[in-house]
Formats: sequence, C-alpha cells, structure tokens
Amino acid sequence: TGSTRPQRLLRAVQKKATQGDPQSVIATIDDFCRHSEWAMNVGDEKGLILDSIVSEVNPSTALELGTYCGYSTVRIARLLPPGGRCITLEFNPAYAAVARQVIAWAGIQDKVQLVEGPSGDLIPQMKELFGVQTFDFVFLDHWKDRYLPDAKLLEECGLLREGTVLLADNVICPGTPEYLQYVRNSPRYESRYFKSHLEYTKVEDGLEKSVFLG
Ligand SMILES: CCCNc1ncnc2c1ncn2[C@@H]1O[C@H](/C=C/CNC(=O)c2cc(-c3ccc(F)cc3)cc(O)c2O)[C@@H](O)[C@H]1O
Ligand SMILES: [Mg+2]
Repeated sequence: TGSTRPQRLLRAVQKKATQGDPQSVIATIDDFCRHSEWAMNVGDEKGLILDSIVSEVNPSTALELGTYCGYSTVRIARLLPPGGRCITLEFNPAYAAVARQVIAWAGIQDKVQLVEGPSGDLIPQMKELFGVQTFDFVFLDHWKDRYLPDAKLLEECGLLREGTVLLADNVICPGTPEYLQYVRNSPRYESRYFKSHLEYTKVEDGLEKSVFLG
C-alpha cells in the first residue's frame, strides 16, 4: 500500500513550506505539481485571476465546491477580510483529510469550514447548518457535469443574492459546456470569460466569472 499523490503533495508541503505562511504553501504545491507530479489544482496562472476576483469581491462568505487538496481553499481564505470565512465541500474523505492538513499548515484553518459530503446534499443545508444567508462568492471546481445542477440548486435554495459572483474553473479543459451555455444565455447572469491555461501546462483553459443579477 503505497502513498497517494495527495499524500505526497501534503508531505512536500510539510517538508518545504513554512508553517503559518499561506504563500509558501501555495508556492510549494505549485513547485511540486510543476516539477514532480501534476495535480488538478487551479494552479499559479489561473490562481492569479482567482486572487484578483476574490480581492475585488472581498467576500464575507465564500463557498468552494470541490476542495481536493485545499490549494484553492488556501488561495481564497488568505485573502478574506477579518471575520470572512470560506465553506468548502469535499465528498472524498481521503482528499478531505489531506486538505485539512494543508489548510492547517497554512495557518488559516480559523477562516475555513471544510464539510465532508456531496454538494447536492449539503447546499440545501447551508442555512440551517452554518447560518449562511447568502454567499458573496462561489468557486466551482468539482465534477464538471455538476456545475450546472449545483448552480441551479444554489439559486433554488436562495443562497445567491444580487451581485453574488460565481467563478468556474475548467470551462474549456476538461470543459463545462452545459454550465457555460446556461450562464452565458440566462438573463439572470452577467458572464465573462478569463482566458488562461490548464494548470502547469500550455493547454488553453479559462475561468468564467458570472455575476448573479437577482
Ligand atoms: C456528487 C458529486 C458532486 N458533488 C461533489 N461534492 C463534493 N465534492 C465533490 C463533488 N464532486 C467532486 N468532488 C470533489 O471535487 C474534486 C474533483 C474535481 C474534479 N476536477 C477535475 O476533474 C479537473 C480535471 C482537470 C484535468 C484537465 C486535463 C486533464 F488531462 C486531466 C484533468 C483539471 C482541473 O482543474 C480539474 O478541476 C475531488 O476532490 C472530488 O472528490
Ligand atoms: Mg479545476
């Protein structure tokens, strides 16, 4: 029973990153993925776009769908204002266990609530479980065929408000065609594409920023 890639990524963080320093955790993961083992983190190039949009929104309450190893969780949480928090949903217990340790190593665990379970079950419980009224920012980076159903579920549960920003990773590669068609054609969203590259490669990918109009 060897280690998994997420476990090897965590070991690199614990070996090379400075405890309590989110930037060094981010840099260590990017170095690991670029020079040792590719992994499906949003990465450094798309990560800068993520950073700029999170900074612009300055969310009190952010939601992330698909924690994986916690890389984008750290990117988002390190930029939150005092009292801000990021709720991140992950249904794979092994990935959640790695992500908790990555987030703790970065020292931003007080800003993060990692919830284990499938988004379809958890989204309807956000208000009762976590006292969430509405989200200011949502980062979609889980199974690509779940972006659209979960966006609609967030609408139906009244978890979006006028101005909520949805940011979706991988709208080109692997691609999320149904989601893109919806947010680009629905009168309830103002959508814009941020062209970039698939993490750690030269392949085209990008992020879609969609503002809910209420
Ligand atoms: C019930 C399923 C839907 N609800 C869910 N609720 C909670 N967590 C969910 C989840 N779905 C998936 N997850 C988790 O999100 C993560 C899944 C992410 C899927 N991402 C990708 O497939 C992906 C894939 C690529 C990729 C691109 C090119 C390539 F050649 C190979 C891979 C690049 C990316 O940036 C990606 O994000 C996992 O941690 C998984 O356990
Ligand atoms: Mg992704």
